[in-house]
Amino acid sequence: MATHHDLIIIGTGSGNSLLTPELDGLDIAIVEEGTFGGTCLNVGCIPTKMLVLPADRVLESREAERLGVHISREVEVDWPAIRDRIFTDRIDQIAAGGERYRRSQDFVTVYAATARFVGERRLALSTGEEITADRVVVAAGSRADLLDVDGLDRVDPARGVHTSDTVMRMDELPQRMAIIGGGFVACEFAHVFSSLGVEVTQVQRSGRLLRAEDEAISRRYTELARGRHDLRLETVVSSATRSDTGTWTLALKGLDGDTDVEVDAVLVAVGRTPNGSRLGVEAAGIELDDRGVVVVDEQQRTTADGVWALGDVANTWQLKHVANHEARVVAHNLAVDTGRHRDPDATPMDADHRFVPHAVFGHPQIAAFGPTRAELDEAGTPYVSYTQSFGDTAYGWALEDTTGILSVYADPTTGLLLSAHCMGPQASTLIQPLIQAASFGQSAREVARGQYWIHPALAEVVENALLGLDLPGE
Ligand SMILES: Cc1cc2nc3c(=O)[nH]c(=O)nc-3n(C[C@H](O)[C@H](O)[C@H](O)COP(=O)(O)OP(=O)(O)OC[C@H]3O[C@@H](n4cnc5c(N)ncnc54)[C@H](O)[C@@H]3O)c2cc1C
Ligand SMILES: NC(=O)c1ccc[n+]([C@@H]2O[C@H](COP(=O)([O-])OP(=O)(O)OC[C@H]3O[C@@H](n4cnc5c(N)ncnc54)[C@H](O)[C@@H]3O)[C@@H](O)[C@H]2O)c1
Repeated sequence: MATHHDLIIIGTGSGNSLLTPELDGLDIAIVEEGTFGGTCLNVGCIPTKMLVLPADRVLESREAERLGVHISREVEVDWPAIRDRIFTDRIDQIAAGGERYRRSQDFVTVYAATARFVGERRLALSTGEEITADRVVVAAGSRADLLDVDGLDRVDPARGVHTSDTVMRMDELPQRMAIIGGGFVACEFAHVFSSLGVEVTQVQRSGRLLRAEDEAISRRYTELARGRHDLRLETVVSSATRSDTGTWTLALKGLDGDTDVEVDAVLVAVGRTPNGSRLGVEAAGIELDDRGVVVVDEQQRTTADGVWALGDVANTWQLKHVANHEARVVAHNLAVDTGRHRDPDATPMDADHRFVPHAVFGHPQIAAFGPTRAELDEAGTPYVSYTQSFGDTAYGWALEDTTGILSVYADPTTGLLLSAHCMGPQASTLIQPLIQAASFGQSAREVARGQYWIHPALAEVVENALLGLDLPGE
């Protein structure tokens, strides 16, 4: 006999935030196979950024020399203290508290189990139970990919083989680490571990790091990374062998021909696969696209009646702020669908994916939204652009910055922003007024001249970039 609920939510990452006060009192089941709170809290955004901060501090202590500050003592890194501040003192408590709270709500049933669809809105759990519901939300996220190379095809922390799920909890820092990949995860961890004193070799299949960024930024970042650690471009791992003493020898094939690299740990960071296919969604009439992403409409409805999906399982951005936005859309639409919305006239809402930004918390930071120059060219979109160097602004002088840039792209007729691409200190914060301008349809001129810009703050980079655009009436 299956247990019936009003609503089943699969996944406690962004899925956990669906339980708005309007849904209080429905009989809700929430199924989680891993740690309560999902990727962002436990193994993603939050712990990585808490790790980036001490890494930045180490680099800043070196960069202080240029400002006339000489630090006479060697900078020491206390890895257990860094790790425990993040996990023992904060993350693990938040995750446990979140689960305790949900379990304390009498209208919520938490199932600690792996769910799999066996029919329409019918799930078999790894505990042997079966559950059904009037409505289901699939918020099952994505998982880290491994390599199709013997030894690196499964996570094995005890043998020094990691993904982002395990690498942040290592007992001690290895002396040498290979990081495979050149995307967000690989670049952030290459910054973290090289700053903390690990000898990093980064192996990237293509010719640049962060290839999806505006080309000027991807090239600059690649050059900066090359100056900081061993970087092998257009290179892949062809085999991996582990000695009795625990050293890994990776055979590399690439630009430098066939080479070997010896390391004590390997971090595989070559992308993430959405979890839809693991859920057996076809049994429930839920379609996947050719990349395995759950197909949803603008209201986050899947192809099956009464089933919504959100987050990494249902989009290709794989970003927490996108999952959060989609969760707000689904929560609203569930409230409307169940007749519980506080406004009786409320209608279902659409997700807004017009200007999805992202940031890479490397050193320097990168942040962007909208098409790159190459994408605008390829689409034949008319644009004007301007690139402002951080070093040509007052605060850039204070920072002695030599590498930061902000490129803005705007419609030549209306002056509305099409995209912005930034690399430099605080890029993730600096870009926000541009995201706001694009989202609210404010023109570059309006934003630049319609408000004060604090002098001599770093935000003058944004003001100057906007003023640099060659727009009519300027
Ligand atoms: C190292 C790293 C750093 C990141 N940094 C950033 C960042 O700085 N900024 C940013 O925007 N994004 C970042 N991300 C991406 C971000 O973490 C994800 O986009 C976001 O967490 C996805 O949320 P979600 O709710 O879709 O999935 P998740 O949070 O992954 O939640 C899905 C949950 O479903 C559970 N689950 C899966 N299958 C089943 C099943 N069959 N049965 C039961 N439960 C199941 C999982 O255990 C998981 O808890 C990072 C990701 C990683 C890996
Ligand atoms: N700051 C952030 O917002 C943040 C941080 C981390 C992760 N994330 C999210 O997590 C997702 C996954 O990140 P990711 O970095 O794992 O994936 P990714 O898709 O961004 O990058 C994968 C990288 O691995 C390389 N690669 C693939 N196969 C390879 C191989 N066999 N050998 C060498 N290199 C290989 C690719 O060229 C690419 O550079 C991202 O899409 C991102 O949205 C976001």
